[in-house]
Amino acid sequence: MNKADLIAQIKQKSSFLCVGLDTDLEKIPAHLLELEDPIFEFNKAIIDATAEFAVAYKPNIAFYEALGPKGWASLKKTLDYIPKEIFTIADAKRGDIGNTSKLYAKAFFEQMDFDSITVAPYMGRDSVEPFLEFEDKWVILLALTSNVGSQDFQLLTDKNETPLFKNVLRTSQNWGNEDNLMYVVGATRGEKIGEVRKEVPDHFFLVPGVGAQGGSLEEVAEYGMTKDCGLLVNSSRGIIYASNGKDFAEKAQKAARSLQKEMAALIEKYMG
Ligand SMILES: O=C(O)c1cc(=O)[nH]c(=O)n1[C@@H]1O[C@H](COP(=O)(O)O)[C@@H](O)[C@H]1O
Repeated sequence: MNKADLIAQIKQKSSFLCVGLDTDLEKIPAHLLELEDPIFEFNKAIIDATAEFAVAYKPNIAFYEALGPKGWASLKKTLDYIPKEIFTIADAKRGDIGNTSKLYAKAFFEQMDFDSITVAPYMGRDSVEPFLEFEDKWVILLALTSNVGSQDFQLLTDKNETPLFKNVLRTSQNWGNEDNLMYVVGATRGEKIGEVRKEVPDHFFLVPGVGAQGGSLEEVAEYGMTKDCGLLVNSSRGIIYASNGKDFAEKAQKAARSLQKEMAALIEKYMG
């Protein structure tokens, strides 16, 4: 998917919501476990219930890989079920020497036809570039993550007092451009999101961390929104596990609708 189509969808739905499909057999409603493919059945019901409010879906690959070949089959069925106009993110956090990254790219862009993949920047330019060679496909590079451990390296400063995450942004923005490169910025990072925005004024951000991790949507918009929105805000557990009863899809819909309503107001406030 290209940037213009993504922006058009955001405007049409008044939403920048990404629903995270972190589907866990231990957390889905018990009645689904009797079905042949409980993971797919759960995802299908969540997609049916939330597609009108979501502009992106992000299956976290770990939840599927953990189940072996069956998990990969559920993932493929899920991806094929997502409506074509909705942006898809393989949250796989890959990155290796170029020769290997090329094969990761084929796995997620050719075998699976995802629109984008999350990539770790640690191994540098040649580990990221193979993912950027596919037309209308995107790299979403980790910049400033939402977890506590992001302090261990990402916030460490060099001799010029520049934190590592800024060096990642400064160096990597020339590897791609605003049409094929986004950045992961955690919603839990408050005004630091504004510092990231200063470094990369026009790139889209994938912002996980609202909902279960407690990040503020209002702050994300205040510090991160651009004239084109520039944000995809993810919530996984806060939506998909809003209930673990028979009403799980209905409650997920309610949670997605409520986030979308807040997003519509923020779009009006900052883009309108
Ligand atoms: O790349 C990610 O999506 C990601 C980066 C980050 O900094 N923090 C983060 O939580 N994530 C992912 O975003 C999702 C957050 O899930 P919830 O906390 O349940 O909304 C998980 O799939 C995480 O792996």
